[in-house]
Amino acid sequence: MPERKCPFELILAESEAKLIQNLSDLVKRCSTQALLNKKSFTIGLSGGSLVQLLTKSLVDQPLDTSRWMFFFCDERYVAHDHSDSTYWAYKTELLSKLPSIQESQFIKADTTKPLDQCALNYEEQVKSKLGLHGDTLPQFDLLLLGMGPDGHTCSLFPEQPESLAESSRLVIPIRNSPKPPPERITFTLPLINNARDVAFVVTGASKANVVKKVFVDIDKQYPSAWIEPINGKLTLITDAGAGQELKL
Ligand SMILES: O=C(O)[C@H](O)[C@@H](O)[C@H](O)[C@H](O)COP(=O)(O)O
Repeated sequence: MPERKCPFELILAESEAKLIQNLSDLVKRCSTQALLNKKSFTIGLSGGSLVQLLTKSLVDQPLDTSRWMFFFCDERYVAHDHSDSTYWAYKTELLSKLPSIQESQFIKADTTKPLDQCALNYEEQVKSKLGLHGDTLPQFDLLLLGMGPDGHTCSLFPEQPESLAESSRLVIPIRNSPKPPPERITFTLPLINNARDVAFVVTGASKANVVKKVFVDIDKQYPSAWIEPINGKLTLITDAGAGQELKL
């Protein structure tokens, strides 16, 4: 059985309500911890089903989000008001339901720039807003990741192993993405694995087998199996469907 070097917590929620409560508790823990000795809480968001789940986990919570800074672990290379934009998804879902959060708290990718410059510019935004901690890498307080049925996370896909091999750039452009739209930018492993907390939120029975392969077998053919914070904690929050092979 392959060994995972970082602390790992599995949360198998038997209902959506419990999954949302667990996600809320995790975000609260991370933000409280971060704001004890920093002026801001830096969180990276993924797209897809996480948009609604995170919104539900934050709505009606007595949380002071005024010092939270929201980044995107990956973003589609489309206009900010395009239905494919992850920023647009959070703007229409999260911001509409949590008006206390200001649009300026979302650190957007500048998709008006050419794709390569857009990735470079986003990396500069991450570096300038997070600063460099001790070593040369910026450190996020929390990254929330999804996982596709092919084991991709962010926009790191099995068909594009070169993106996993990236060892110096923190944000890279992606072309010909197997998941539409084809052009994106994405965090790379050095940045992701430097976070204090990384949490996957994975739901749905269709992902049960890849969840086992990634989180039990740590099968490195799947990009998600490469997520292992070097000085942080890894958490998997999953529902009964996606977690059904974990009980074996
Ligand atoms: O913008 C994206 O496409 C995401 O960042 C992507 O990595 C997503 O997290 C997974 O594809 C899982 O998506 P679901 O949770 O919707 O299955």
